[in-house]
Amino acid sequence: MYSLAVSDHFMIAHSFRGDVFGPAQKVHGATYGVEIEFRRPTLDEHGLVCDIGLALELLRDVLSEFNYQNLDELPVFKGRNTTTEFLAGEIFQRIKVRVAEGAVGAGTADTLAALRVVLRESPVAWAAFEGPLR
Ligand SMILES: Nc1nc2c(c(=O)[nH]1)N=C([C@H](O)[C@H](O)COP(=O)(O)OP(=O)(O)OP(=O)(O)O)CN2
Repeated sequence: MYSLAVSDHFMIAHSFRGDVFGPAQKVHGATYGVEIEFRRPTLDEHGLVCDIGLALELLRDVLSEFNYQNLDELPVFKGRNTTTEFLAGEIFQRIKVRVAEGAVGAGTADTLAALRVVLRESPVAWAAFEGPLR
């Protein structure tokens, strides 16, 4: 399986509910590093998984919904703990929709097999969500 990955980062504030989170129940900030990795079994006629520029643009666009936001204040996340794992899944779902709409190329959507989204919340901790794209 071939893969192509791009990365970016975003900054947010949020708080968690539940004693398990200790001091993180208070509002705190985080800067997440994000990697998205597209997978497909064969390359296209240009030798690509998908165009890097389009993938970077897509990732930046998806992250702009969260960047510099207090996630506690976003209606879409009302009542949710926006953990690193949860956010990896949310980013996966948004990218999956945009890929199906042609964001990384009209003919590419049907050929990409899977996507892995990795969110790094610190140098020693990260989470991921991975799933099929078709
Ligand atoms: N599985 C997860 N665990 C935790 C997450 C998460 O997103 N997924 N997030 C946090 C906090 O937001 C923060 O990143 C770390 O807070 P901290 O209080 O330092 O948590 P630690 O578990 O690293 O340390 P403690 O000694 O337990 O306070 C926390 N956990």
